[in-house]
Amino acid sequence: MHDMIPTQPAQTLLKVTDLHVAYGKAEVVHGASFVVPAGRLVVLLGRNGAGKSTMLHAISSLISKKGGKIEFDGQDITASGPIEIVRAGVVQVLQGHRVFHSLTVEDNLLIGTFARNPRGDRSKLDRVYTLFPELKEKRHQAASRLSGGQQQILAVGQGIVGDPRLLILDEPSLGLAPIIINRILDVATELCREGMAVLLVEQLVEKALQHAHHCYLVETGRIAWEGTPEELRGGDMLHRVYLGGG
Ligand SMILES: Nc1ncnc2c1ncn2[C@@H]1O[C@H](COP(=O)(O)OP(=O)(O)OP(=O)(O)O)[C@@H](O)[C@H]1O
Repeated sequence: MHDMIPTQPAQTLLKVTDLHVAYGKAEVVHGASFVVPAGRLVVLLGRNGAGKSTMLHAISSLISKKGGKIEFDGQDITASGPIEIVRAGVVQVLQGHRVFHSLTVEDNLLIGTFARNPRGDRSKLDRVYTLFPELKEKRHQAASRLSGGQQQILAVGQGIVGDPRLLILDEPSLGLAPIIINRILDVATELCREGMAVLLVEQLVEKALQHAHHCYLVETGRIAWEGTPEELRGGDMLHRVYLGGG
């Protein structure tokens, strides 16, 4: 829950301006603009196929952009490649991300540290073990022995050990019991208190609203509305999140 909203205006960490993305000739993101400040959890809401994952992939440079500008901490990263973007501090946990089943939990986490540090960095593992004690308990077990929910937590842990300044989570609850999203979003909230920014796409709207500081409603590749969770609940926009369209 966002009882710790800082009173000072937060510094903008990620700034997306007039983003256009196409698959072949089909443009699916038509000029989206949004910001993610440091220390805040920002959620993109909208029906399936609205373009949310595409926007996330464009930020991480996993797909090419047709137009627009992406700035991170004041630097123009529009033309940067995926590795440069990770090194700048933007780490994305992909939708339905699968961990390496035959490796131990600890080795899966170590892999997550290589993105920013080619030698790996074990020191980040303790932080994840503190946040997710269930991973510490099972650190020497093969990841295949974890439940589906624990594997998703491990995938998020792989993102956190990369020491991001902006952590991007694409539907972390996908296919899992709702309790898992509570664990993950509670941790995301704690990381925000420490200054990390989180950009979340999540279909469990209520869960997302309980943790978000700010929301953007995505409709057919455009930002149709933005505001706080309170404004979203208080107005007539919430049904559009569930039902889509006006
Ligand atoms: N690889 C692809 N090739 C072609 N079209 C795609 C591809 N990936 C997504 N699309 C299309 O782009 C549009 C936006 O999809 P996207 O996955 O970004 O939406 P979303 O809001 O994240 O939905 P979901 O919650 O289902 O992931 C949809 O019409 C989708 O069919």
